[in-house]
Amino acid sequence: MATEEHQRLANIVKSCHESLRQLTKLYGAERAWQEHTAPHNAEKLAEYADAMQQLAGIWETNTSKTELQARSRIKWAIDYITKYFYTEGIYLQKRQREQRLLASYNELAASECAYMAEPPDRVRVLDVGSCFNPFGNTPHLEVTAIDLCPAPGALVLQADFLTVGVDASLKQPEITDQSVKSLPAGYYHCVIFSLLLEYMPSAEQRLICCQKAYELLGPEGILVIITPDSQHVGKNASIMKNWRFALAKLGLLRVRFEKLPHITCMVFRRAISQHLSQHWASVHREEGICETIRIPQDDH
Ligand SMILES: C[S@@+](CC[C@H](N)C(=O)[O-])C[C@H]1O[C@@H](n2cnc3c(N)ncnc32)[C@H](O)[C@@H]1O
Repeated sequence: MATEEHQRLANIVKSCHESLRQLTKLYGAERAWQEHTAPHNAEKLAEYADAMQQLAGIWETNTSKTELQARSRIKWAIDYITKYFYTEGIYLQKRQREQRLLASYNELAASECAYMAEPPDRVRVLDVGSCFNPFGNTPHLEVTAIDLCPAPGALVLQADFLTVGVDASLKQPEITDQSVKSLPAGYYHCVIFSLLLEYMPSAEQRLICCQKAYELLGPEGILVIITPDSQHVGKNASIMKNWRFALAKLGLLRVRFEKLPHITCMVFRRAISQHLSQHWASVHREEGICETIRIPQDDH
């Protein structure tokens, strides 16, 4: 693939992010988001989705080192999910660790705990901001893929995760004309945010997404977050501490953190007890720590 074409596609993606950032500066995040997702911007979003899909095609076929790194986020997530539920039974190790922690906090002795009964035959995955459904062909994953604007021809349903309903009475997603109205609470074993959070212009919107992920996960389910980061590991350490703290307050404990050359990959698990995870947060509260999902771009 000619690097010129690659550059053109990358520019389409960048300019979409840039225009949302400019709108946010002008109108604030809420109104900017309304403008961004309004019908008059549909063509731009479709162009973005097409570019992302074509870039993914390049990543699949190109064996140069940088392209492999870009592709590696999908592989990283699939590998961890497989180890967590099946090959290494990580969920059991984490459960035992939480049980020990719980026993060490006298004040939490009466907390109710919820456990996953057995590892599922197929892991129910919600891929938010899926675009071209990169996880769709994995045999042991049963994927619900959603996006603001699905890529052409991809098996992806339309939904804005910020406004989609979460309903405890549902047994499966409620779908009308390829668009998701509501998702079933507690239904998923895994929610994936791969390059999703930084798309949204405000820390509050990102926190809403994390809260929804918590509600959608069943006991001991996992939230996989992949975020772009080309800096060395220490550069964004305080931001990452805030994420960890904010998610623990919601009921999600971090179980994996790995910095790769251009991304940071993290996994948070729905703790056996929300009290435990919130207690962990209060014990680890330190000066300056905030319950926020900020990103470096928020400061520019
Ligand atoms: C950078 S792309 C990532 C695509 C894919 N997950 C990957 O890792 O290659 C971000 C995607 O998130 C989608 N997105 C952003 N905010 C969203 C929201 N609130 N609800 C649903 N999709 C959203 C965008 O439309 C875009 O397709």
